[in-house]
Amino acid sequence: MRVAVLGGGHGCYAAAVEMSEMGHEVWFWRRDAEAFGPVLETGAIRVKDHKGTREVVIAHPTTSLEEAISQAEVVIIPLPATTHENLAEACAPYWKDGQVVFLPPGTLGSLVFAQAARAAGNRADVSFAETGTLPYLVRKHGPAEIVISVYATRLPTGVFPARNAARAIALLQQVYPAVEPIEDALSGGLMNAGPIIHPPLILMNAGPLEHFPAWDIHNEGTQPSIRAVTSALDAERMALREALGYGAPHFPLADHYHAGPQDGEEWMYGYAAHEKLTDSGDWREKIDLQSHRYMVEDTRLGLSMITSIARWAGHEAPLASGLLAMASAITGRDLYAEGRTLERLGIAQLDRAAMTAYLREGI
Ligand SMILES: NC(=O)C1=CN([C@@H]2O[C@H](COP(=O)(O)OP(=O)(O)OC[C@H]3O[C@@H](n4cnc5c(N)ncnc54)[C@H](OP(=O)(O)O)[C@@H]3O)[C@@H](O)[C@H]2O)C=CC1
Ligand SMILES: CC(C)(CO)C(=O)C(=O)O
Repeated sequence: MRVAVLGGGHGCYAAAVEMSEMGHEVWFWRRDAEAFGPVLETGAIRVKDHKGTREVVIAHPTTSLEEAISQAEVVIIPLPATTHENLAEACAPYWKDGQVVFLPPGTLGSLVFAQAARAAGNRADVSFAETGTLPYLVRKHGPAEIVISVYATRLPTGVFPARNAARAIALLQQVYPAVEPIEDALSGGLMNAGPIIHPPLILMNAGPLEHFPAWDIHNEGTQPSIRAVTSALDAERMALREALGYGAPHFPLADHYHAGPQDGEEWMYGYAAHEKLTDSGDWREKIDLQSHRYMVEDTRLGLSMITSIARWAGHEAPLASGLLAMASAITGRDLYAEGRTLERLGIAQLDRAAMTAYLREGI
């Protein structure tokens, strides 16, 4: 299949590698041409994973966004949600009928991309799909070198508009067999694990993060009282999903910590993912609480999304809104006002029936 991967992050390099190794013809676009230099020059990325270390050839690294999008049947955008508004505007003129765009993970980015296309006057019938996490645990180890610690085994995915779901999911399963269909994009947004795992980890580890030169929030930073808050926040997310009529499995974050089938269900990254992550040492880092994506993406956009959906549904989400208030105090910003809210998406006035129709039929 002809696949485009957009972006220059850890996950984008991993997607370009995996898609190429699966035999797809890949157009790989990155904004920063200088940083992209080594891949543009050699046409290859070095990858290390459970199968060993190797060079993977990428068919078409390109600095032309138009070229990448116009060639592709499926476009994968594995970028932080902080990039969505800007990138959605840049992509808007280029979408074509029938294309499927995959946002792993989403934070309701599917609505942002669809709205930007309409605002630019593009009426193409494009499907925007979003899932609960990145299909990889991955970090760059050089300008054209990545280490993939884990590949996702389950990717619950909702499509906007949901009327296109059957075709979109069938195409996506050709690139990611782990994709599992769920109801719609709002259900997809409420699968995102980032806003559940990261805000308690960074806010409750704020002292050591600011004091020590490096700190692993997943190792020494994951202690019983922090896990208790994460589980309570996740319970809010799952109760909200239930209140909105979305079915199980809700992919409880607690399952992420399962070492094997003896512990219970398999989560999105399969069993023992937490151990593989901490063993890799790649998550021992300096996290700046003002600028890191755990704050500006998962907390600002992710927790504001959950808080806003809860308000809209007349539901309580005290931990989501409380953690967001703490984060606003730390950053000195109003993170709800800056957030990915239904108000800012222009759909907070819809009642339940109108929201269902919007999610199904699109704009
Ligand atoms: N990495 C991981 O293991 C995991 C990540 N996730 C999630 O997956 C997503 C991707 O994470 P990750 O790969 O780590 O992200 P990165 O932090 O590595 O992505 C940063 C990249 O975003 C690009 N970017 C920034 N702004 C724009 C823009 N306006 N237009 C185009 N590109 C832009 C930059 O590209 P450039 O340098 O070219 O400007 C930069 O390289 C996030 O949502 C994250 O929360 C979830 C689980 C695990
Ligand atoms: C690995 C994981 C799940 C936890 O931090 C992640 O989301 C990330 O690194 O962004």
